[in-house]
Amino acid sequence: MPIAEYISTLGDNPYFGAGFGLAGIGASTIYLITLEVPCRDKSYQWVLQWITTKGARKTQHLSVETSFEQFDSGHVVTKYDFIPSIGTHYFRYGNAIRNRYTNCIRKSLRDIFRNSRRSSTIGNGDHLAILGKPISSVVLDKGISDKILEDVKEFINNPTWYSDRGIPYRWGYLLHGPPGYGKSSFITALAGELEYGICILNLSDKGLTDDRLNHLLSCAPQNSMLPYQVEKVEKKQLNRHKVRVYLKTAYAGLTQLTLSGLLNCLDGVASTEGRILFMTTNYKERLNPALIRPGRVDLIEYIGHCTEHQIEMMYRNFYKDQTEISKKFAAEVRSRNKPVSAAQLQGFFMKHKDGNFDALVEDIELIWS
Ligand SMILES: Nc1ncnc2c1ncn2[C@@H]1O[C@H](COP(=O)(O)OP(=O)(O)OP(=O)(O)O)[C@@H](O)[C@H]1O
Repeated sequence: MPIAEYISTLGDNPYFGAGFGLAGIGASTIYLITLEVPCRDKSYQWVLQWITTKGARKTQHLSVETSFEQFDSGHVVTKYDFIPSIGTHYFRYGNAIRNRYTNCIRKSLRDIFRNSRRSSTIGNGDHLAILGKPISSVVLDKGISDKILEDVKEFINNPTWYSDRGIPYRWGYLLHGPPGYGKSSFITALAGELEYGICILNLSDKGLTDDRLNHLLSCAPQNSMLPYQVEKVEKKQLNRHKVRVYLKTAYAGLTQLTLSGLLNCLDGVASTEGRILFMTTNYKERLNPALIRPGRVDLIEYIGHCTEHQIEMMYRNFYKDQTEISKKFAAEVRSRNKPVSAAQLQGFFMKHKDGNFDALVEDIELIWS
């Protein structure tokens, strides 16, 4: 069949009716795969957005899509995006579209889906698809970040180890230490690194009961991260489901949630298999031992005051290509003999965006003000 005929058959694909089609075409020998992305499929919006930004910029058939973006300040901006309109659109993807072999074309299609998901920021109901913060942007003391990342990956990649031994496939972490040292930021970045999404629940909701929490957790979307806050204790639960859920509660009276109800949700009968739980707290000593007993918490890590190494790395994250100066700055800070948090450093650097070293040293006391 001549190539023109192959291509013309694509025209029969409904582009937006129940989805749209993606096709890979071989060069000398013709291999053609059409892939329908139904509009109910989770990747539909990602791929559409990806095609819009990457593939179909030059198309002359456009539709408008209006959206509203709300910033933390409450300010709302209306955005008008132009997406490919109903019809057939062709686009190139790298060089792979010229590949001869169908498995290469399949790989290209898979790449398209991965890339579109990574670049998408589209929320779906109460879960967001992606997190932008790279794990390297959260500077913990040497080795901590890698240690936790390796540990989580080891857990994720070995489900059979648990099932073979009849052990519940769950894992828990406790990050503790003073406020503003990156416990929450690290968990967020870790979710991004593992390509987990975010889903937010508010445990401060006064109407939240043990039963309701149980129900909400059992309905948590696939591959999600579920963090908790319990009064002075914050617990972050990273579920194997790929969406992250923020849960905040004060079990001591503010809600109808009880400690025993919470414990049941964590590892009771209804508890999800394959769950990774992250708890964070500023006061480990105040935690009920039942909350952090082995089986609920398997790795405890202290995230403490910034070391010289962290100060240097924070400096380099803010002011690029300043390796030597970052060391000097770290020495200046340490010479004050005062504990410093990453949040304090961040606030200080934000007031000195130009990175003038002399000004930084002159104002250094402002870090603690
Ligand atoms: N280690 C770090 N590296 C980079 N930025 C950090 C780090 N720690 C904190 N920050 C910055 O400081 C802010 C507060 O950090 P974060 O909320 O993660 O701290 P926390 O330890 O979870 O605090 P809390 O115990 O109060 O919840 C964030 O905006 C983050 O950007």
